[in-house]
Amino acid sequence: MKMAPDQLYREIIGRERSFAILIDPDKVEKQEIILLLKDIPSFTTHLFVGGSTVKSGKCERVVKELKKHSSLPIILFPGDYSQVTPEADGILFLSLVSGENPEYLIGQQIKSAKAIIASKLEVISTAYVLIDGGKETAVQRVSETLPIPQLEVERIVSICLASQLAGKKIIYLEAGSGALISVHPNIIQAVKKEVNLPIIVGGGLRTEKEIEACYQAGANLVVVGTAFEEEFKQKSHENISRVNTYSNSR
Ligand SMILES: CC(C)=CCC/C(C)=C/CC/C(C)=C/CC/C(C)=C/COP(=O)(O)OP(=O)(O)O
Ligand SMILES: O=P(O)(O)OC[C@@H](O)CO
Ligand SMILES: [Mg+2]
Repeated sequence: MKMAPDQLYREIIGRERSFAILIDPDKVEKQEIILLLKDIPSFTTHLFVGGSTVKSGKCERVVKELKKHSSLPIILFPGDYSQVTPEADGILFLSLVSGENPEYLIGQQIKSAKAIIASKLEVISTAYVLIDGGKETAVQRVSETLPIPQLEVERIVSICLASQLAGKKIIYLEAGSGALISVHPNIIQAVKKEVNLPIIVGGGLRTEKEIEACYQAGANLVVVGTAFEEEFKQKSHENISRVNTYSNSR
């Protein structure tokens, strides 16, 4: 069946709550993927794949393996142009609009354009807004931009409004992977009220209560990476030590 060119986007707008697990290709081995997929929450609607620093070729290997074993849509969340992988379903075509580093406003986009056009990836033009998460995160380090303080709600709203005027299709409010403080619901609420675009929220979310607060405030899609990664690693360790205890006792 032929897909509409904006099918993923329409589904995100149409569904009340979407939930993505972020898989950072740098932190997962190909052979772990089947187990990892078994562990994702039942309400997961999307797999995001990407990282701030990913070794060449790793993103493609991970996407191909995920595709073999899952029917969830895979959306690239790329830290740079080398992560463009045609086997995914869509791509968040990010512009880091909270900073003024031309490389992350337009440079990486130029480098990736031909490969994206040549692919069948659905492109979701995304205004990516980095908000202070209480510690220096990989995005801040790699992009050499400063996050916006959480108290500067009006500045965040203006950035999102400018992004809407510039034709962006979705807003990503990001506290940074592993953030100590996630994006405050007041910020999500203010953006929801004033900006006519769907909202993705991620960074430092750990509990169902925190995730619920994001939806209540107006998030359309919530992303969790680190909390899931840690839980998965912990379980894998427990399994390995169980196997070791068993084999030692024989
Ligand atoms: C349009 C294309 C091809 C690329 C966009 C390039 C831009 C604008 C990137 C924005 C800045 C950036 C480095 C974003 C990375 C976003 C991301 C995938 C974060 C995931 O988490 P990590 O930052 O890898 O977290 P860890 O530190 O936990 O590994
Ligand atoms: O890893 P966490 O903190 O869940 O953050 C997810 C995502 O928003 C990071 O870019
Ligand atoms: Mg990473």
